[in-house]
Amino acid sequence: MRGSLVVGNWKMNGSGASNQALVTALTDCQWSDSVTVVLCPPSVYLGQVQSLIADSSLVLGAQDLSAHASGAYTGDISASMITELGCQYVIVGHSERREYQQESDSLIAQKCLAAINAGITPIACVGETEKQRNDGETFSVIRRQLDVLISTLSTEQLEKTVIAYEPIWAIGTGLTATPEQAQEVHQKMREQLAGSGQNMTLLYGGSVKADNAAQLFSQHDIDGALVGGASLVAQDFSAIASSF
Ligand SMILES: O=C[C@H](O)COP(=O)(O)O
Repeated sequence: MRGSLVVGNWKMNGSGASNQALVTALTDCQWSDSVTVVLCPPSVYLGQVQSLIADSSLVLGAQDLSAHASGAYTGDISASMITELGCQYVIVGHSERREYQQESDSLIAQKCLAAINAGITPIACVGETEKQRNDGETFSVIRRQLDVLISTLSTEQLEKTVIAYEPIWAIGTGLTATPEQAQEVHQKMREQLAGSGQNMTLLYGGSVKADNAAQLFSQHDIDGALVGGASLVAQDFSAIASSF
């Protein structure tokens, strides 16, 4: 279902003490009831963060999951395991995993299925490199990445999926896509998702900060953000969540 969503991807950051300070500060912050705010800590801290957010409106998410249900997959974490820890969302196909773990579009689609079958909402990431954008390939890259999801998931499953458009050149660089550039891609994605697109939540990610969030969120097809660096600072993340 389409709705306002702000997701903090802590990536490989945090410690017991810093998590406690960050989450405690966030539980004191306020934003509109219509916005869902999700924290995605590293998996070893999911239990800790689950306890810290227990009496708040904050929601828990994981940064990845296995496409397999169980078995001999050393280091993997299954959908049922993260469900047991209270996760309602899971990020899949982040460009860092596509690059460093060579994750393919088809593996990412399988991970989406594993999440959906466990009742977890997958946040599937797509996005182009700087070279692909400069070569005019942005829309063909996104189209190819989305096509695999569209052909693997049923309409009902697709509508349970969140898509995050993250131009790789904007991640952690301080270079944000302009609201117009981001809107253009979101509009094309919604068109490609056809009937399902109108019911789906589409996020933008890539150097989202307190001072650019409102402009991004004012775009017709942008429903929220997948936030990296700024999600590690309570005041900044809260300001982003309050930007609707
Ligand atoms: O998952 C989050 C994105 O990679 C964006 O990261 P960033 O906000 O640090 O650019």
